[in-house]
Amino acid sequence: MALQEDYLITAVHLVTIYFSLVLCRWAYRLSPLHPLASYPTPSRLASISRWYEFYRNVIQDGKFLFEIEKWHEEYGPIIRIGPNELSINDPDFYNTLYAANYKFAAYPPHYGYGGSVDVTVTITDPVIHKSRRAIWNRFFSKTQIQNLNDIIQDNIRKLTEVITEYAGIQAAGVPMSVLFRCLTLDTISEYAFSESLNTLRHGCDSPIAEGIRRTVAHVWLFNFIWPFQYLATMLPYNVASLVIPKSLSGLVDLQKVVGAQVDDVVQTLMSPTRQEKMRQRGANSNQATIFQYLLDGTTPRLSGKPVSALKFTRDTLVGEAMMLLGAAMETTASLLANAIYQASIDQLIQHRIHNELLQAFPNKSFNDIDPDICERLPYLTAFIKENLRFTPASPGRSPRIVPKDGTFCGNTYIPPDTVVSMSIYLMHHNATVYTNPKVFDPDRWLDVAATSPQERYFVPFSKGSKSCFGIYLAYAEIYGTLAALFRRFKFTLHKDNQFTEKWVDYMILDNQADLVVSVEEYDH
Ligand code: HEM
Repeated sequence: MALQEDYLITAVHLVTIYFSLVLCRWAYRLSPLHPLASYPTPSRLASISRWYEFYRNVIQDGKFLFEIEKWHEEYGPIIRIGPNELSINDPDFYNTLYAANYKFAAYPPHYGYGGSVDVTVTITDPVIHKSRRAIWNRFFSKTQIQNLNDIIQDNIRKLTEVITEYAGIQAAGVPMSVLFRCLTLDTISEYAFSESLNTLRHGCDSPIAEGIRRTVAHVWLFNFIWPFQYLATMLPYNVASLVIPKSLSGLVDLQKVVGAQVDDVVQTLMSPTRQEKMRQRGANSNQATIFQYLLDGTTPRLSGKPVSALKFTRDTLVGEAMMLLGAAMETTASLLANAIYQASIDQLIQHRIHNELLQAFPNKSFNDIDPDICERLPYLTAFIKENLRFTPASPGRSPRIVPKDGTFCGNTYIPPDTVVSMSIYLMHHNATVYTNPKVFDPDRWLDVAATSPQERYFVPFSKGSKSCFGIYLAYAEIYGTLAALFRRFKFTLHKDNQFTEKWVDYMILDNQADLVVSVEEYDH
């Protein structure tokens, strides 16, 4: 009995000490002694603890970014938004913060999402990140993406066929968000795995797409409650699915289906017949798809030991595959859905795009749509840029750490080790750069000088060492898809549509509802 009392007293002491330390830390963060004490502080709660961000992003579902926007309007371009974090809304500082030399290191807690596995997007160590990025840069260069044109066009053709089938069913709404996810998933899977998941042909029923969607919905929770990530990614599937609540099991399920896909690809690509074919083809990595390159010339050992020529373990391969499929599917699909939505609610805009395409491609035949010509069409280009400005697929904060010498934003000194973030959404909605930023207006991009502020501060794919390497693939898919669709179909919102202009920040932009449209096919 006495022993139990001793334990109880010790436990009470430990809890008291813990909470006293927490209170001391909070008091220090609010005191004039803190290095960020002199910066405008819109919320004392946010300055005390990152749990305020948790409340806004997890409990209130991706809303922190919009609150930061309001704070900037009231308190100016440099504000304190966390215990050790400043948010900056000064476009001139963007190139300094997101430079190509890793001077400002990425802030690990923000990029930790994805679990314990070393996956490019989660890597914050400059040396390791640089070597991993070299692989992706090689596969996603402009030339490589041009070589991919047949695959991209083939999938867009399948998309138009599926839409035509829907259009033939009277009064049926076309689930555009779902179809765009299939389109982007089919393209990236074919490039990554040498074989498309072919979801457009299989009624869009894809556990991988489903797993990605469910993972994205809980991205902030996984970001904050790191043990969930570890459990989801480290434990065997059977154990993880018992431990993690069903509603949060998207990441666990995604890991399982992508893992099975990767195993399958490894087995197929490593089969002697396949290897022989590759040898005959010269096994030139310029022609190879991504996993062919990763696995080239090795014998697979699927037991946690390296399975690839680059000494990747199976976990790393699965992690990278999840990253690639997720980043390529959600971003471009969301951009395309928002573009079709904007054209559906403004028929004048849609009419102008269609007419421009009609002149460029008088023949409705799909084969005549030349990607190079599309990229030179002024109004289509303006429309695409306005979509990337208005609803940037990756809108939120990308936090970096100030190096040991500190830095200046204009005349304001920022001390070393401060976490500093800027956001693409705030860049693109800055009223000093874009007139009426809350109005969707493609015309703002016509006849504008390349050196103008609105061009210089247009950063939908970010800048610097951790910027998007999928930029050329994204542009090829966006131009190709929108040209093919607006040349052929007229879109209006369907009566069942719930998709609106409103969105939340799940690290990627999420409209919360799927776009459903009615479609009419032009006769010629
Ligand atoms: C409209 C389409 C897209 C937009 C607007 C977009 C935007 C971005 C942005 C802004 C970042 C930087 C995020 C940060 O620093 O926190 C990023 C990173 C990334 N993007 Fe994209 N992206 C798009 C499409 C794609 C595609 C098609 C791929 C697939 C190849 C892709 C793969 C990635 C990856 C893997 C990263 C992380 C890079 C790293 O950490 O080194 N993205 N993207």
